Amino acid sequence: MFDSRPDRDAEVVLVGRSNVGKSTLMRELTGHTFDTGQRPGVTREPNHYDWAGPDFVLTDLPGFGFMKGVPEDVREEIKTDVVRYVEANAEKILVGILVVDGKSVVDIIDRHSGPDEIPHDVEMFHFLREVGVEPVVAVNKMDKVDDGDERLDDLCDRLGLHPPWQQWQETIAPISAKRGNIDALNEAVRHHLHEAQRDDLFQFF
Ligand SMILES: Nc1nc2c(ncn2[C@@H]2O[C@H](COP(=O)(O)OP(=O)(O)OP(=O)(O)O)[C@@H](O)[C@H]2O)c(=O)[nH]1
Repeated sequence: MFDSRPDRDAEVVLVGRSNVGKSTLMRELTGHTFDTGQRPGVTREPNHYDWAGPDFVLTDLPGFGFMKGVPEDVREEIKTDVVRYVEANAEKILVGILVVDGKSVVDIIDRHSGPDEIPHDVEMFHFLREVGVEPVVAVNKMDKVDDGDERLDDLCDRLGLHPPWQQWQETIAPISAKRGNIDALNEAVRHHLHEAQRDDLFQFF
């Protein structure tokens, strides 16, 4: 199980399969340099960063799913730790950014859909909702995708969101972290943070 988190009121977490570009995205969001690319699965503990002010924490959780050279049981442990962390802190986590690889996500989902199997990304998306954390899907590596709209519509369909994707812009954010093109994600996250603040106010007024 992970160590304790910094004591902050609000948190945004990043989750995603290994190698989808989480570290690259963290670098874009925070300006810090992270260990990217070389060794999949290097992040085993949550990394916490202040974001948009001292009362805000952005947490990078370990990548889960297939990692070359990492045994199945270890991969399962990592995923369980991620799920437990989110569950334990769900009350303070306002947004869960699920990072996926836009080029491969639909194929991977389709390959792992079956009577006894739920693909990691689909499972994570629904899990976040179940524990009351707003999911925002950061569809990364869009620079590698030619038929963007079609791909995003397919992804919506797999997540149970009625296409066209354009009506889900608070949930589906196409980005290219490597190119520094993450406006759609910032917009979506900001939207949910404003909503959450409004909810807080409703408690008092
Ligand atoms: N084309 C393209 N490649 C990207 C983009 N973002 C990340 N990558 C590449 O994808 C690979 C994985 O990126 P990382 O940021 O290390 O991925 P990660 O999800 O942190 O990986 P783990 O450490 O395994 O969890 C690297 O080769 C990146 O350069 C993007 O927007 N477009």
